[in-house]
Amino acid sequence: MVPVKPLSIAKSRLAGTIGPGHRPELALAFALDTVRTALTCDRVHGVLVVTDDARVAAAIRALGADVVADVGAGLNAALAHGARIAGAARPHTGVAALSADLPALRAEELDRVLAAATGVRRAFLADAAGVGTTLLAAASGVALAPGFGGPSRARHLASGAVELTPYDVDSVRRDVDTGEDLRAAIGLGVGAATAAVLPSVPFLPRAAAS
Ligand SMILES: Nc1nc2c(ncn2[C@@H]2O[C@H](COP(=O)(O)OP(=O)(O)OP(=O)(O)O)[C@@H](O)[C@H]2O)c(=O)[nH]1
Ligand SMILES: C=C(OP(=O)(O)O)C(=O)O
Repeated sequence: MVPVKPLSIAKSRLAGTIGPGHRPELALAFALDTVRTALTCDRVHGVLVVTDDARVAAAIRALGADVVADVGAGLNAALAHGARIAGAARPHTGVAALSADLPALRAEELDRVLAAATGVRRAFLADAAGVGTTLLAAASGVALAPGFGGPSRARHLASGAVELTPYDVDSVRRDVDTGEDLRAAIGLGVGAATAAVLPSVPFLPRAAAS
C-alpha cells in the first residue's frame, strides 16, 4: 500500500533545491517509480495507492495498480483506511505500507525486506537517516497501527513493531525529502519516470539547498 498526498502540496522540503513549479512533477515521478517497481516484486500480490489526487490516480491505474480515495485525515488515517480495504480484499495476505518517495527502489531489495517481515506480526524498516520509517508491515489479521511522521522509527519500536535489519536494502531506505536525499537517490540510480523528469528540473544553487 502506497500513500500519495496531493501533488500540489507534496515535497515541500525540496523547495530550497528544486525550482518553483517542478515539485509536483517530481513527486509524481517518485510515486510512479515506487509503484512500478513494487508491482514487479515476487512477494507483492497487488499494490493499492491511497490518494485524493486525480492525476496520480489516473497514472497509477495505468500502471495496473489499484487506487482508493483518501479519508482526508492525514497520513496515518489514510494508511489505516487502506490497510482495512486491502485486508478485506485479501484476508490471507499481509499488508505493508511503503512510502511513495523511493525513486531508487529496487525490486530485489524490496523482496528481501518483505521476506524478513514474513512471519512477524508487525515489522518496519527505518529510513536511511535512522529516524523515520519507509515500510511498515502487518501479518494477515493484524492491525497495521501506523505511526508515521517525523521520528517514526522510535514510535514504531515503542508500539511493539519489530525493526527489520536485512542486508543491502539501501534503495528501500532511501526516501527523498531533502536535496541531499535526492542526490543520494540519484547516486543509487533512479527509476525511469524520475530519470525522465530530472533533466528538465532546475536545481537551485547548492548554497540555497535544504
Ligand atoms: N494519502 C495520503 N498520503 C500522504 C499524506 N501525507 C503524506 N502522505 C504520503 O506519505 C509519504 C510521506 O509524506 P511526507 O514526508 O509527510 O510528505 P512529502 O510530500 O513526501 O514531503 P514534505 O512536504 O516535505 O513533508 C509520501 O508518500 C506522501 O505522499 C496524506 O494525508 N494522505
Ligand atoms: C512520514 C515519514 O517520512 P518523512 O521523513 O518522509 O516525513 C516517516 O518517516 O514516518
